[in-house]
Amino acid sequence: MLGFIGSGRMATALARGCIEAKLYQAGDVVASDPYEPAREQFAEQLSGVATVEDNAAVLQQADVVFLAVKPQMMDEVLDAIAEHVMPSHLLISIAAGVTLQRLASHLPAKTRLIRVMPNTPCLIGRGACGFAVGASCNEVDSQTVKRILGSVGIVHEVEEQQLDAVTGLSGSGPAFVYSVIESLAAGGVAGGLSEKLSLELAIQTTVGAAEMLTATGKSPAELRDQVTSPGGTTFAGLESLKRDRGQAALQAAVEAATQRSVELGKS
Ligand SMILES: NC(=O)C1=CN([C@@H]2O[C@H](COP(=O)(O)OP(=O)(O)OC[C@H]3O[C@@H](n4cnc5c(N)ncnc54)[C@H](O)[C@@H]3O)[C@@H](O)[C@H]2O)C=CC1
Ligand SMILES: O=C(O)[C@@H]1CCC=N1
Repeated sequence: MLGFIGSGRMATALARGCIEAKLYQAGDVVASDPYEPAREQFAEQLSGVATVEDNAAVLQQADVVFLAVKPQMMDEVLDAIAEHVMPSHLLISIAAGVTLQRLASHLPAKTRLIRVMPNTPCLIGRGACGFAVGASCNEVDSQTVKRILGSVGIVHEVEEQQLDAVTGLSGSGPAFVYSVIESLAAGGVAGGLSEKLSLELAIQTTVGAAEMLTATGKSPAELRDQVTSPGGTTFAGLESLKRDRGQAALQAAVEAATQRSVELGKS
């Protein structure tokens, strides 16, 4: 069975992705959460899954268990479940910044631990995930996590230190992309389009541009050049973006999120 400790947004996204990909049946998924509305929402969104109040009950039922609580809650949760963790368990943390070493320090020696950074598009099978395995894991554990995350998007194994950058880029990245889409749409509204039409055009433009990258294999710079006529409209827009340091601001956002992940690891 597949378990989740913490049945919030990310647990819901991962569980739904796994169920829709037919990797697990809803009846083989169990999640715990002390907060009743969170349990209700999880069960409402994923018909057929089980929810429980007690975290230990998840460990009694599931061998593969996601730790899906906020980083600030993790130590307390691990201390409370430690006595129920068995050699049969594979624990997979999705908490931003929380290192394998910190996780292990609250658990029995040799606990099989994996640290993952997923993102919310896992909900629709378009996730981008990175993971690093702990010292006590075996090859099958890596395959297990690849299979689960692979069912909800792309997945890459990385060095643990690189997970902070994965967090800043693809973990937090959807929020940055939504901000970009909001700004594109606002530009359309400023030019006289309705909010509805602007948002629709902004979404389709973003999806289309992203899919052009995967479909053609060309670089962002090459594809940008194809849009830009000398002295034309795109050129004028790009000059404005440059003046306002738009691209630098986005890069700085990824770096700030990465840095926050590093800090969370130290706290
Ligand atoms: N939201 C996102 O885009 C992403 C979040 N993450 C990570 O996923 C983790 C969860 O984040 P979200 O799902 O966004 O938060 P959330 O707040 O939606 O979910 C956390 C859940 O943990 C529950 N909880 C609190 N105390 C608990 C306890 N003692 N035992 C069991 N459950 C408890 C809460 O009631 C809540 O339902 C975080 O560590 C975050 O860093 C990772 C990648 C992306
Ligand atoms: O904002 C956060 O801390 C979480 C981790 C990555 C995305 N959301």
